[in-house]
Amino acid sequence: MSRSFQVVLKKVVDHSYAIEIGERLFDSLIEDLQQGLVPNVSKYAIITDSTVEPLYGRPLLERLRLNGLEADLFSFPAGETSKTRETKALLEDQLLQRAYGRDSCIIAVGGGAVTDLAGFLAGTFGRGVPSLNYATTLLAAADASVGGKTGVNTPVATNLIGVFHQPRKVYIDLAAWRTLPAREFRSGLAETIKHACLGDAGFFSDLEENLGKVISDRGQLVLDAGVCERIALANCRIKYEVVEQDEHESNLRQILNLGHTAGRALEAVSGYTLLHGEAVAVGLVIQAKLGVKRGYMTEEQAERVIALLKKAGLPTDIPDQVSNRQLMDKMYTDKKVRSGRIRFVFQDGIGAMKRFADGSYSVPVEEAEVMEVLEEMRQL
Ligand SMILES: NC(=O)c1ccc[n+]([C@@H]2O[C@H](COP(=O)([O-])OP(=O)(O)OC[C@H]3O[C@@H](n4cnc5c(N)ncnc54)[C@H](O)[C@@H]3O)[C@@H](O)[C@H]2O)c1
Ligand SMILES: O=C(O)C(=O)C[C@@H](O)[C@H](O)[C@H](O)COP(=O)(O)O
Ligand SMILES: [Zn+2]
Repeated sequence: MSRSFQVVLKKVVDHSYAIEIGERLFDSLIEDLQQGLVPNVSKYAIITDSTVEPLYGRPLLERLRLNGLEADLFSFPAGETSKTRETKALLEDQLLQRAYGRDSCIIAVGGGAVTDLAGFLAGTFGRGVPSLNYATTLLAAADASVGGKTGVNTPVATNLIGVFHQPRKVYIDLAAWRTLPAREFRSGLAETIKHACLGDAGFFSDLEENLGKVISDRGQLVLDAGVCERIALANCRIKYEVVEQDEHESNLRQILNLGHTAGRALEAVSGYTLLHGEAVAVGLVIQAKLGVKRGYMTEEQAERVIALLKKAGLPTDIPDQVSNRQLMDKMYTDKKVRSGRIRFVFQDGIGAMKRFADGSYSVPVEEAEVMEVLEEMRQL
């Protein structure tokens, strides 16, 4: 005879948090901490990378200490290839050696690689400690710092191991964009164009008209303050409105993966020689071309997407050194794969996403159909 019991867990946890957009937000962050934004914390661990460390990490550390807050800085080599379980383990050991425990708060200072890695660490350290994101790249401001997806890459593919762990607040420092290499800024523009494609036709037109005010035709950063602020605001709004409705990506949140079925496959197959946004740009093109064939977009709409990506100085072709077969095979590591079938999310024209008859925002696509588009792109 067996007996069974019900474990009732009705706790509703409010994960709401603020996003602050402005220039040089250290004062604001320190004021937040002093006013108890994150309660019951005795030590702050800044996690950053080797490039961001001297620019923003150390200056923040000094400011925290000057204000009587106990803090240390932990850094790892900059770049996507550091976003691994090994780096996470090294950082965890360093934190443990410095007696960081459950009364710690992690402050991620940097781009998306830092917020992904530090957020994952925060989500598992001591079974979960609070974290803050201080975004220093456009890509982190536009996308990675918001929404609580955290994780690391593995030799098989990107972001395969991670947790959902929402930050307690996100700080978007627009002044930090001024020290960004132009290529990194362009990478952030890819996620920006993605957001416009999936959620806001007006923002898409704004970008078509005003992109030249943030980046010149010759690829130099212009960074008009008004346009930068609009870009940050629009990105965050489009992203959080989706995350608010489907935090754990049971359906709607899949739309934020626009361009990523092929994009993240390409990023891995390129051996990370393509930046995340560069790979997503090519993924957006593949999605648009498939969408035209399926009747979800007109040729003209797809051309507008491709033209905007080009205007941003982003790649729109599959690199020669990557074969269609390699790219196709890697797409099977996508988290949207179900019953061994690759799924895509598609634009419904510009500024909206296709929802399918079964209510899902993603749909299975046969290999032959994807291959046809990949082959056509090689011939252009
Ligand atoms: N979690 C999510 O929702 C999400 C969304 C999109 C992308 N991502 C992830 O984000 C990562 C890409 O983000 P990223 O492009 O910000 O990468 P990144 O963190 O590697 O930053 C890019 C480069 O810029 C440098 N850098 C950062 N800020 C700087 C500054 N202000 N001045 C000068 N240099 C600076 C960094 O040291 C790094 O070399 C990828 O790992 C991707 O998978 C996550
Ligand atoms: O926040 C989301 O949801 C996204 O899909 C945003 C993407 O831009 C981001 O690259 C994300 O990390 C991709 O997630 P993955 O689960 O496809 O690896
Ligand atoms: Zn992305």
